[in-house]
Amino acid sequence: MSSDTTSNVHKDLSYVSSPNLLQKLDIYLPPHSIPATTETVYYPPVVVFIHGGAWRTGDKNQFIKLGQGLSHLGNCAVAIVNYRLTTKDTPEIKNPLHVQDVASAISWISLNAKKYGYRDDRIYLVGNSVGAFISGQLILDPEYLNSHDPNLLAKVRGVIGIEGIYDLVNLLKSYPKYIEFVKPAFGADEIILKSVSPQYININSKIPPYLIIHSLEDELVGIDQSNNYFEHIKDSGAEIVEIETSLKGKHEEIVQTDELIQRIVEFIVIQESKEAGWSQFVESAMKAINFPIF
Ligand SMILES: N[C@@H](CC(=O)c1ccccc1NC=O)C(=O)O
Repeated sequence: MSSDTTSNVHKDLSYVSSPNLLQKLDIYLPPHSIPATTETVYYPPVVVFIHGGAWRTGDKNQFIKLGQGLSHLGNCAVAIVNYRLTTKDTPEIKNPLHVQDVASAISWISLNAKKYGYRDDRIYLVGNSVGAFISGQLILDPEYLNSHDPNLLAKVRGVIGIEGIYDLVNLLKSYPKYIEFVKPAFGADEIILKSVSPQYININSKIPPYLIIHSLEDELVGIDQSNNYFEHIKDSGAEIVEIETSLKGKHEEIVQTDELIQRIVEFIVIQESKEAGWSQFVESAMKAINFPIF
């Protein structure tokens, strides 16, 4: 990977008008800046990264390496998002505020595309752990994004879930002790836990290309979460859905690996080359990851 760390980073951008400390995001731009006069069709896509941490921990600053690595290798923009958390000091922050914050962030990211030089209509969501839960909520329950703009959901061109939680009922059956973070964020009513879990959300709208990544070495979240969700997405009519279980690492390790960055870029490049036609972005990103045609 490039050792050039002079990424063009914009930190702590507020994505709502009266922001809480956590309603902020960082944007990493690719090393080669794009002239402002360039037609927006040649701008790169933007990856939105949603961290995990059981709805009570986690921060965008843990993913500086990912932001730099992904923007360099993929030659794309990367937005790493914070959202309000359920903590001892903030017990009033509960579902759906986490996912609503991320929806606000995505709306802001799309609206500010021109200013930073990425496409407003080619958005990829990457969610880690409960960030994968949040990205599932956003995709399967169109209300979150529709409340900002009815055209926003269609601008999401792909989704990647990494070491995801998708089913709170099954999670608590496997790990009863996780009630310690599920209850503060969602309550303990099984009917509610089911209704909010992506595993049980049924929709008719089109599901974007979906990649589900789960390491066999994950010691905190079992692979049945990803296997069952994969089946659910397929049954819901998704045309492109893949599951990847060959990446190695424990729950919190995999997201810090170069192999993960490589796999994310591979997925995005494939979608971009199909849907956007040939572009500078696709060509340079393909070269960077030694895509087979070169
Ligand atoms: N570090 C977290 C634990 C955590 O993130 C976690 C623990 C078990 C299963 C999933 C987890 N994170 C998912 O976002 C905490 O102690 O709050």
